Amino acid sequence: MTSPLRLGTRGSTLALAQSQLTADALTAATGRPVELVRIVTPGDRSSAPVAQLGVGVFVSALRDALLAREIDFAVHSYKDLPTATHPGLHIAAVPPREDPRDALIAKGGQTLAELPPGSVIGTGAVRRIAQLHALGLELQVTPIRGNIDSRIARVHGPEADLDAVVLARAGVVRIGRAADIAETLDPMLMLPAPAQGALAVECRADDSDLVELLAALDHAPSRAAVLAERAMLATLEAGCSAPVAAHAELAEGEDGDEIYLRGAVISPDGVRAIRLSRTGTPADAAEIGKALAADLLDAGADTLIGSTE
Ligand SMILES: NCc1[nH]cc(CCC(=O)O)c1CC(=O)O
Repeated sequence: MTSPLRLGTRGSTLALAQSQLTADALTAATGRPVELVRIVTPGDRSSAPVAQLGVGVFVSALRDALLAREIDFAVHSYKDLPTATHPGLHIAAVPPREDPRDALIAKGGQTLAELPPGSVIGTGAVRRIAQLHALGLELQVTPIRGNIDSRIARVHGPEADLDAVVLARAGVVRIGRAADIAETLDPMLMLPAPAQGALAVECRADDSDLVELLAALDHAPSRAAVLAERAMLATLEAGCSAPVAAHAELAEGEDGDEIYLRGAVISPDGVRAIRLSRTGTPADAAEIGKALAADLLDAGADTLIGSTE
C-alpha cells in the first residue's frame, strides 16, 4: 500500500471542488490515492474583504505549506497566480481547461441585451467593469466581493439586491451552478482574464517522482494557451497599469496546430481600448504572448491609466 499523496486545499467551495476534481483525475490516471489537507489561510481567518487582502494571501499559504513539506501538491486557479515563478516550486501540470469565458447571471435569466438601461450589475474585476462600460448599454456597475455562492445570492435568493453579476463561467460550473447562467459572454464583448478557467497543479521542484506522476494530468493545448496569455500579461505588467484581457485559441491549421491569441488593454472607464491579435505555433506560445504585448505597448497601452487590481 502506498501512502496517500497530500493535496493541500483551501476550504472554499470552489477550492474544494477544484482539488477534489484533480485528486480524482490523478487517482484515475495513476492509481495513487490522494487525501485532501485543509489549509486555513490568513485570508480565511481575517474579516477584511478579499479585494483588500488580495488572492495572493491564499496562494502564499498553500506555497508555504508546500515548501514546509506539510503537503505534497496544490491546485490553484491559474489566473490567481502571480506571473513571476516561485523559487523551489514547479507547475507540474495544467489539466484540460474549462471554458475560459465570463458568464452573466441575471434576474429572470435575462441576457445582456435584454437588461434595461440602468440595470445594476455587480462585479469586482476592473477588467469586467471596463468592458461592461465599453458596451454603451447604460448599465450601472457596482463593485462586489466574496465567494461565488455569495455573489450569485446577490441575484438569486432572498437577499438579492442586484439585477445581475458577471463571474468566470468556469468557477460557476465547477461549484455546480451552471444552471444559473443566463448567458456566456462572447469574448468579442468580454475578453476573459489571462488563464481564466485553467488550473495549475504545483509541487516542489525537487520532488522528481511527483513531478513525473503529476505530468499525467497535463494537457498540452491548455498549457500552451495559458503560456501565451500569461507571457502577454507579464510583459504588460512591466509597462502598463490598465486592465488586461487575453484569450488564446488553438486550432488545427493546414500545417499543423495553430495558436490564435487575442489581447486587450482597456481604460477603466471603458472609453478607450486597444485590441490586437497574433497567430503562431503552440511551440512558440510564450514568444507570441510577448510579441503581442509589445504590439499593444507600441499602440499606446502604456497611456491607458488604470489600477492593477
Ligand atoms: N478572482 C477569483 C477567482 N479565481 C478563479 C475564479 C474562477 C475560476 C477560474 O477562473 O478558473 C474566480 C472567480 C471569478 O473570477 O469569478
